[in-house]
Amino acid sequence: MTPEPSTPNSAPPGGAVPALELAGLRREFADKVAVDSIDLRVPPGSFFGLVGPNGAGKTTALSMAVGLLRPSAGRALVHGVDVWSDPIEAKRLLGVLPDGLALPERLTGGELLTFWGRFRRLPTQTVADRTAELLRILELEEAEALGTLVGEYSTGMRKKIGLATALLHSPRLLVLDEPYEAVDPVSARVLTAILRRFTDAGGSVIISSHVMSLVEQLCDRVAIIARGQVLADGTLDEVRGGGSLEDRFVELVGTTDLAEEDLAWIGS
Ligand SMILES: Nc1ncnc2c1ncn2[C@@H]1O[C@H](COP(=O)(O)OP(=O)(O)OP(=O)(O)O)[C@@H](O)[C@H]1O
Repeated sequence: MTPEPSTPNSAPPGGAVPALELAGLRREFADKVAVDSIDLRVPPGSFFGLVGPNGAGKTTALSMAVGLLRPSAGRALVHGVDVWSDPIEAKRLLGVLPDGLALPERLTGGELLTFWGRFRRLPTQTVADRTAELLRILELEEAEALGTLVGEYSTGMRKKIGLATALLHSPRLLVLDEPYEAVDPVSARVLTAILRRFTDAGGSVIISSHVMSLVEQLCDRVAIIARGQVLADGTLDEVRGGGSLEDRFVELVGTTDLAEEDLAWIGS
């Protein structure tokens, strides 16, 4: 059954229109329920962390939230704009770093950003200026000078150019699936500085991550999801409730302990 849709532009108690609102969002793959009618609200200006074990439904939920995967039921609203009924306006507001981003392999990073900026209908000079700045800040300038193609980029470099494409049109909400994965510590600091500047300027950021310490360091709001359901959602302090986020995560999600006889053949 399709859940009752929430009212677009409905304001949370005492707050503005959410940067992202998921209402009864659900997705099945054959018999498998990957995301089980979840409701989430991300207030504007938040740095929001979505955490959960492997296969919890994070990528599926975020893909539906940004218009990359059609939900079986429910709605996703970006600043009150329905991602599925008004995709053009929603995508203007959104910058996305999807999981397993497919990039044009035969372009350099600079060519990719130029192409992307034109596709986004940004003025030519704006594209040129922002491209040069993003390549410099993300330390991709040298690769660009060498004519390195995106197909030759390392995994971390691909993340960085993906982030640059997400930022180029100056969106209001960034949705980043595992942005720190495979990124070296120096680049991670740059990435954090960029994201903090983005939220300081009033933007909202949603990241998914498995690294609890990173989420604790960065995020002011967190949701823990497992088996397609939201198990906890709120401010970082509300969710971790006096302990660490990792403790709370393990408490809610559970652990698989290794019995004495498990994997007895290892090292034999
Ligand atoms: N295209 C698909 N076809 C079939 N099943 C899928 C598909 N995409 C995801 N699933 C299933 O949906 C569930 C949720 O997957 P999802 O990728 O959203 O999890 P995740 O939380 O992002 O996991 P991870 O942390 O490992 O990246 C998993 O059981 C997965 O096997």
